[in-house]
Amino acid sequence: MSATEHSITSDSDALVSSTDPLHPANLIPELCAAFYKLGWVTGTGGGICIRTGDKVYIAPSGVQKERIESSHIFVMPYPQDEPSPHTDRIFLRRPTLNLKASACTPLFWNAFDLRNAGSCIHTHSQNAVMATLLWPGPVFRISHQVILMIKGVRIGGNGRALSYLDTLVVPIIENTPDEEDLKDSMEEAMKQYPDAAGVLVRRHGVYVWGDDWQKAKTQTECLDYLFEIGVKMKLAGLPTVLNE
Ligand SMILES: CSC[C@H](O)[C@@H](O)C(=O)COP(=O)(O)O
Ligand SMILES: [Zn+2]
Repeated sequence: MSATEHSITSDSDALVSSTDPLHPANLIPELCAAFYKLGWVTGTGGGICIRTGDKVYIAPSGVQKERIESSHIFVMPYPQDEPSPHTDRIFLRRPTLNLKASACTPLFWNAFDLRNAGSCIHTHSQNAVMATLLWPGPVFRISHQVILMIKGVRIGGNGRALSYLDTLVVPIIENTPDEEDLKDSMEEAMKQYPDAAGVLVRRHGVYVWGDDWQKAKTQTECLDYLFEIGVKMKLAGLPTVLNE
């Protein structure tokens, strides 16, 4: 019996058992494997969380993210009309293997609560980390970039697309030894920068959200491109914001 067969044992396991490749329990393993190849989730770091209405699908903590199986996925409720319960750690479904839900869960919840996001991605991309080192202040800024890349980023993560003439601003918060301690500063940054589509974490990585997993993914790709080119421009001594 395979690990997958072994760990799908009760009714709640139906929540993560589907032949639909677009089911969140199938998407999370597939997307994590793709993100691993980009260097976004190596060494067990990073991840993606997907919300479909009243259910949140979460990857396990501290595991090789490129080897996750659908049977390893946690499911938590997301009541639409009550304060959200992530701190209570209520699970609709837990894996039978001895796993903990991602330490990023409270941060993913910020994206759901404050932006009504359908998905949030966390990467340890070196482009994001380098951006936080070369922009020592509270924000990363860049303007006049490849139109598709800057247009791929939406105001607030789900508003209108940015234009070539807009300056993209991504707040940077300071890292903490424990992931959960980032929740409040991420929330503060999201309130202070309502137009931001993501939040950088100094010397750590980035959180990016979107209305659904597709938008969260493409926005993470666009932002990563902009971090990379911004870092290269900065290292080449070129200005990253024009007309100031
Ligand atoms: C204090 S845990 C730090 C982790 O590396 C976290 O930042 C991370 O990226 C992944 O956390 P995980 O709990 O494995 O989903
Ligand atoms: Zn991390």
